[in-house]
This record gives sequence, structure tokens and C-alpha cells, in this order.
Amino acid sequence: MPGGIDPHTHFEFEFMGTKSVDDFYHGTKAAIAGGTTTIIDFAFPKPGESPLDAYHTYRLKADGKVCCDYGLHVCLTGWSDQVKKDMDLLCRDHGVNSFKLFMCYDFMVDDGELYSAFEHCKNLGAIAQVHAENGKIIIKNAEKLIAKGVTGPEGHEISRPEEVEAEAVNRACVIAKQVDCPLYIVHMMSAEAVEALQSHRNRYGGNVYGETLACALAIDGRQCRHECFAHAAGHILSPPLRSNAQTPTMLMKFLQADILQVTGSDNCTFNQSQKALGKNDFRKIPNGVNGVEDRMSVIWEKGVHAGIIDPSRFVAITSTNAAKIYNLFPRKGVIAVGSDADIVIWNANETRTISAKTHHQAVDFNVFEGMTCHGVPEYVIVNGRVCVDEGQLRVAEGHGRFIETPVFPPYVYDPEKYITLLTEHKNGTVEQNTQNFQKIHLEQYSCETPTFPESVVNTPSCRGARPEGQRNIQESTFSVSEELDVDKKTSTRVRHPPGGKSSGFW
Ligand SMILES: NC(=O)NCCC(=O)O
Ligand SMILES: [Zn+2]
Repeated sequence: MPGGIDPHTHFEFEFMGTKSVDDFYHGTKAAIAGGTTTIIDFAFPKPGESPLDAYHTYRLKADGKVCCDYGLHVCLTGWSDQVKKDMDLLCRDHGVNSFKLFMCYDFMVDDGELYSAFEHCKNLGAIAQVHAENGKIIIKNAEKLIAKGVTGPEGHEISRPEEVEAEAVNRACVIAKQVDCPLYIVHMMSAEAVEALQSHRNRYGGNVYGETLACALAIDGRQCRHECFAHAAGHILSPPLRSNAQTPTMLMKFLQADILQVTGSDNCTFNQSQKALGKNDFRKIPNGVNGVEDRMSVIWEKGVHAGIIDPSRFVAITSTNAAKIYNLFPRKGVIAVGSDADIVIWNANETRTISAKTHHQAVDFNVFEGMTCHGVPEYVIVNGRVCVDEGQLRVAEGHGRFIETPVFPPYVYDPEKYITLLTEHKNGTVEQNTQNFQKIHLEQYSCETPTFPESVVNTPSCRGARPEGQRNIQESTFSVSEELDVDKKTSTRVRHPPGGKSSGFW
């Protein structure tokens, strides 16, 4: 299948008085170990830094270290004419097509600023992203809890209940609708929030996209009430894991039904010593968990192996849909002639048990500790280089490239509607765009060959052990085109192949 795309990571992120420990080397190395071949991180401006400078800071941090390809979203921590001009330059000259705004944290923006930023995204052909939680309510709730003596990690979720997430989701959708801007809501963590998204979409139409996280699909918020501080704090992120034990299954069903479209990891890792910054006040626990390495296996286990989604939907939600939304398709997210050779050979019969002791990440904690998952990448090919070979990790620092994400993704901006706008917005000059503006839709959400638990051993990605004497591709001159010759090699034709029909096989 096409390599995984994780559109939500935070490597080397200076946040909440500390810095996430997975840097661009360890983070991308871990990504590859788990079957992800492209990540999209967030350039986040430090106080006083402009979005454009933040972009350059992140390029300097990442370019020499990445083992797989990467792109950048840019965070907008305020609104001004300068920010607006930076957005123009980032879209025009620097391969950025997405901007993230926050409705909580110290750097949250207000509704008027959201309106202006969304409007400008629309004019540029960019995707607006939001972290949707009502920050003002959270501050008040947290103050009250602290005053009552609730200082431990359990206070985190209590101060940010589901309706606080759902309200912000609805508000962001309403604001985006006013200016007709496509909206992507990052890390949706609760059923109530997703229902708010769905209700808006049902009433007003579909240019809103929802992402959820690997951790939210596998773990619930009861972990944050654990008596051991390090364990509880290790599970703190925002929006929080929900204490309703049904939430992970509900979120997976939303993905199955195309109410949510994308999965990320939000990998933002802090060691236990860093989490201890919030020992006496849950508001100071650095927010973030791991997931970049384990996302694919965990979603296979909880989605495909559990019988909720089929393998094609798995590829859509872990790779193809992100490629389409961020305009990387068909370069990424599909196996096709002309696409990058980012390919994973997935062994659905193999299992592995996740542990911080054996993972490739720099962090000393793993929220999936002890979880046994079916689905292990046997080979991972990153831009033509075999980086996992029969399960052995062989990455190369700096092998990855920065990947530009062009504006006006035709999957998000209806080409017929926006072609005029595009010519108008070429920096004042009228220029005919030569892109092939063909409307292509996101992946269909059902497949004619559903996989149920009892049939999991028969999924198309299963294969027997390598017969004695059969060649090992690592010992020969590996030719992708030869390996993928459908007439000569064993490959499975399906009606709705993962990554879309243009590949024809997988
Ligand atoms: N999610 C989280 O808790 N940490 C990373 C920053 C963010 O995405 O909000
Ligand atoms: Zn994040």
C-alpha cells in the first residue's frame, strides 16, 4: 500500500516552557519504522517571531535531519497585516497551503480574527485549520478546580469537557461558512465534537474535514486518573482523551462512515521529567503524547482487525485523504506510475507488542505500552530507498525532502468555482494557471470487500512466508517497475484500490 502520511506532528516544538524530545531525526525515523513515509509538521512562531521567520526556523531545523519527506503547516498565533502578508509569501514562494489557528491556549485568537484569517485563507486557496476548544471556558473551569484543591492530572479533562470542544467546533464551522473557506479541524477527540461537525455538514454542506488521532482510537481518559502521576500525566494532551470508554470505538465508526476523513498522531512527546513540570498544577503539564511510530499498527488493530473498517478505508484514512486535502496527490497517497516510490508491504498476520523499551522514538514513555497489534510493516520504501527491510530499520538522516504543498487543492476547492479567483490572486498579475483542474473526490468510504474479524487472516495484504530460495529484494538490484509488474507478479486487483483507482493495483 502507499506509505502512511501523518499530517500532524510536532517535532522539536518549544511549548509550555519546554521542548518536545522527538526531533526531526528521531521522529521521522520512528515514523518510517511504523510505515509512515511522509509527515507534515507545524512551523510555530516563538513569541515575537513572524510566521515567515518561523517557517525558515523549521526548515533549518528539519532539512538536514529528516529521514522521510515532510511538509509544513504554519501556525498563526495572532492576526495583523504583517501576518497576512506573510501568508501571501508562504503560499506563493514557500510551498505552504495550510494555516492553523488556536481557539485555546495563551495564543488563541478571537472570533473576528478567525473570520479574517479564514477569509484570507480562502482568497489564497489555502486550508484553514483549527484547534477547536473554547479557551475562555477552560481558563475559568481550571481556576475553579485549582481553588478547590483539584491540582492533579484528572483536572485536565474535567476542565475541558466534551461540550467545550463541540461548541468550538460548531463556532469554527459557522465562521468558516461566512467566508466560504474550507476548514480542517485537527485532533477531534470526542463524539460530541464530531456530532457538531456532522450536524453542520448535514445542514450546510461538506467543505469541512475532520481529523482524529491514533491515541483517541485506542485509549480512553481513564488513564489520566491513574494513581501514578507519571502515568496519568503521560496521557495528557488537548483536547483530552475522554473518560467515556466507548469514545475510541465511536471515533473509529465516524472514520468508517466518512464523518471523519483523516488520522494523525499529534506526536508531541515529553519525557516524564518534563511532564513533572505540572506536578502541583495540571495546567502546567506539557500537553502531548506519542503516536508517529505506532499510528498505522494501532489503527489497523482497532479498525481493520476489529472489523470496523476494511483495508481500503485504512489506506484512505492513513494516507490518501491527507494527500488529497493537502494537494500532495497523486505524488503521494497512491501507488501509480509517476508517484513517489513511498510503499509499504504490510504483514497483517504479524504482531508486535508496543513498548517504550523497544520503540524508536526519543521519548521515555509510550501511551500504547503493552498493546499487541496485528499489522507490521515488513518493508518500507521511502522515495525508492528500502528503509525497512524484512522488519529491519535502515534509515538515512537527510534522505527526506521538503515537499511543497501547492494552493487550491482541487479536492477541496472546486476547480470550476475557484479558477477565476486563482488567476486574480497571482500577486496582482493575471496569469493563466496550467494546472489540471479536475475535481476529484475524497476516497469512497465503503468497499465491496469488507473485512470482518473472522476474515482478517484473509485480507488482501496477507501473504505466506517467503518460499525457500526466493530472492530477497535487498540482495538484488531492486526495480520498482519490475516488482510491480502486474502481469508477472502476484498482486491483488480490487475494484476500489487503496489510494484511488488511478493505480489499478496494489
Ligand atoms: N495536542 C497537544 O496536546 N499538544 C500539541 C499541541 C497541539 O496540537 O495542541
Ligand atoms: Zn497538535
